[in-house]
Formats: sequence, C-alpha cells, structure tokens
Amino acid sequence: MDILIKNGHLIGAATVVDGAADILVKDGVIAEIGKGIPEGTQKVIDASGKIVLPGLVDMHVHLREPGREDKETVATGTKAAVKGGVTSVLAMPNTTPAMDSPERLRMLQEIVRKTASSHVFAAAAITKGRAGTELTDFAALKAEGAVAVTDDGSSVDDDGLMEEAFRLAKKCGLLVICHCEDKRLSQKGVMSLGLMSTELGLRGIPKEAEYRRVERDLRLAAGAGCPVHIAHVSCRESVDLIAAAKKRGEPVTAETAPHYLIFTDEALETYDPNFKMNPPLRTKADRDALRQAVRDGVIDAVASDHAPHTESEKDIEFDHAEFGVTGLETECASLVSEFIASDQMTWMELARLLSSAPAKILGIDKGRLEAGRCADIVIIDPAREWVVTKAAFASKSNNSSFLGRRLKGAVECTICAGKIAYTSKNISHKG
Ligand SMILES: NC(=O)N[C@@H](CC(=O)O)C(=O)O
Ligand SMILES: [Zn+2]
Ligand SMILES: [Zn+2]
Repeated sequence: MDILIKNGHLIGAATVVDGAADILVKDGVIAEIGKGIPEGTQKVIDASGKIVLPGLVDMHVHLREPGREDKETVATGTKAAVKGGVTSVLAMPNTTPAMDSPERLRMLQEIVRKTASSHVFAAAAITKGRAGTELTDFAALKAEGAVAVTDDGSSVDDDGLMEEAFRLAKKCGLLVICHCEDKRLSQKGVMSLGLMSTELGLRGIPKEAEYRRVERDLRLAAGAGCPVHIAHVSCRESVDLIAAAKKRGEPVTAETAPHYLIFTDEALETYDPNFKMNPPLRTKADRDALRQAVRDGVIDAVASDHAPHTESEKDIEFDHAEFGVTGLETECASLVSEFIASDQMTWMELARLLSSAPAKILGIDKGRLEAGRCADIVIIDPAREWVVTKAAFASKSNNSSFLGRRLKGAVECTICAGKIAYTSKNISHKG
C-alpha cells in the first residue's frame, strides 16, 4: 500500500524543504519528498501541525528473547518500539542463552522475521556465555549479521582478554560497546554512593566503578585503534574521560539514557524500584554534566537501555529488585517534554540524538529522510500531552521511571519499511 504523508514539518530530510512538505511512500521506500505531491489512490495521512522525523534508532534495547519471554519478547518489545517512534533497535545479547554463536544469532533472526514490528539489529556477546573468560568467534558473528559486540550487563574484567577483543574487533570491523563497571567496586551496591545513599541507608555504588572502567576501555581501544562505544554514561568523570579521548582523535562514541538526563538519586527518596538501574542515577552535578555533554557532542546519542522486568522482580523491596527500567515508549516524549518544550533542544538535535547519530555509530543505513531509502518515518504531535500508565504499554513489562507522569509530545504514527506499524487515534488517515 502506498502512503502519502501530507503537510508535515520535516526534520532530518536530505533535501532542504522550508515549511510543510509531503512524503510519498511506495513499495516500502520513500519515493518522493516535496511540496504539493498530488493525491492519488494512496492512503493519505494528514500531518499538518505535526513533526515528521526519520524513524528513531535505539541502539540499546533488551528484548529478552530467547529465555526470558516473561519479561519481553521480540514481538512485544518491537511493538513497544514502534509505539515510541522507534523503527530500528539494537538487541542486546544478554539473553538466555546469550547471543554468543552464529547459530544463536540465526535463531534470533528467525524469531525477528516471524514476529518483529520494527527492524532488529543484533549485538553479539564478546565472551562465551558472557562469562568473561573466552572470546566468541567475532568473524563468524559478523558474517551472521552482528553489528557490534558487547557483554552488556557486565564488563570483561580480564585486561588481557579485553585487549585481545579490541584487536579482533578492529580486524573484523566490529564496533565494541562497553558496559563499564568494575564489580569489585560496585559490589552489592543498589544506588549511587553519596549523601542520598547514606540518608536512605542503602548500599552505594561509587562512581569509580564506572569511570575507572571507562578509562581502561578507552586506553585498550586506543591501543588497538578500534572504535569503541561507551554505553549508558551516568557521571561527570566518564564524560571528562570521553571528551579527552575525543580530543586526542580516538574513535570513541558514547550514549546516555533519558533517565540520566532527567532524574537524579533524589528520585530514590521513596524507595521506588522503578528508579533502580545500572549504572545508578547520580547527583544533579552529574546530570548537568551529561546535559552539557549532549549539547557539546561529547555524548553522541541517546538510547533507552530498555530493560524490562516482571512485576515480581521489580515491585518488591528496593534492595532485592532487579536493575533496569523500560524506556522505548517514553524516550522520545520524555526528551520533548524535558528539553524541546523548554527550548533547550531543537527537533534537529533530537533527530540527531535519537536517529542519525546512533545509525552512524552502528554503520546502518538509517536516520535520514531521503528519496530512495527504506521508508522508516515517525509522525509526532509536538503539543499533545499524555499520561504514562501501565495499561497503555505495549511492552510486556511496566517498570518505567515515568509511570504517572504527564508527557508532552505524542507519537501519532510510525511507518516501518513502508508499512504503518503503529498509529494513534489522534491522526487522520484517508483511503
Ligand atoms: N541497565 C540495567 O539496569 N539492566 C540491564 C543490563 C545493563 O544494561 O547493563 C538489564 O539487562 O536488565
Ligand atoms: Zn549495561
Ligand atoms: Zn543494557
């Protein structure tokens, strides 16, 4: 079915168009971008007053399948994605079993082919079983379609093994994504170490657990000349290390998540496990440093680190709750509410952080509205407000930091590979 999106305010289009313009989608591809494209037999979507962006690319998503289908599946996770305007996700390999062999990647791709509503790119594990002792076969994983390697959920402790991983990744042309955590320092901590953890009587995780590992991984990556991407940056010291590495011209990129840009450890006052994640929420000074790093380009991308957990793992005493929060359905709206609505961010910047930058980091052909490209498009009402409720989630899990919050900026329609993957009731379709 062909689709004509009429009169939207286009952001991130290859051809510069002033004011409202149209996009014609044909056979899954963007056929034409311009003004006054005549209506024919296509389905027509009225996007007047709406923002039209390239489909969002979320480079840090836990889909949980195979193994933990009680938390999320490829089907539900990608439904959540398109509901949040995300048309491409990078699936993290900490599934059960871990994505550590070509056979397992093939199995995932088969599930994706049968059940996914969005594009799914795969990250494979650095070590077998993510156990940190034996490297996986990078060349074979790359040949099977993996776009990155990471042991996300943990860090490879062995310096020598990690050095070898960077050397091999460089040789194979694979991006290494680093979850930076020294478990000897984070130990049994449940929130950031500081005034708040003392006040609340909770075990703290020192920032050193993160930034010392950032320092090591940057050093080893530079030694191998291998591109490295630092996942979920949460503190100022990590920002400073990444800034310095970039200044030296090293191939370094970094992401943070909306929760680190919006909340601080003060959110833990109520002992709400929906603010418990790894790395933990830090202080206002860290949050402000992250905001500045996003503005300066030291942090390249924003990703959700969508980490679904069941109610029985999350809706329990803080100490025992799992680490992680969902984010696919709120990431765009949370940034719109927090930054665009207050003129601290432009739509162009949002499109870069949530779409073109992650696409570029992953080396995938996404993140731009251009004739001839796969039609991945999201239509957003910048003014519509909505309240985050459990009932409305497409995700199987409800562990969102934004529950009960009113957000501004609503995804009205998501087109993935030329098909309408999600639409709200608030946008008019004809034909
Ligand atoms: N971020 C989290 O708190 N949890 C993630 C793991 C991870 O991203 O390190 C998970 O898989 O649940
Ligand atoms: Zn992680
Ligand atoms: Zn993660």
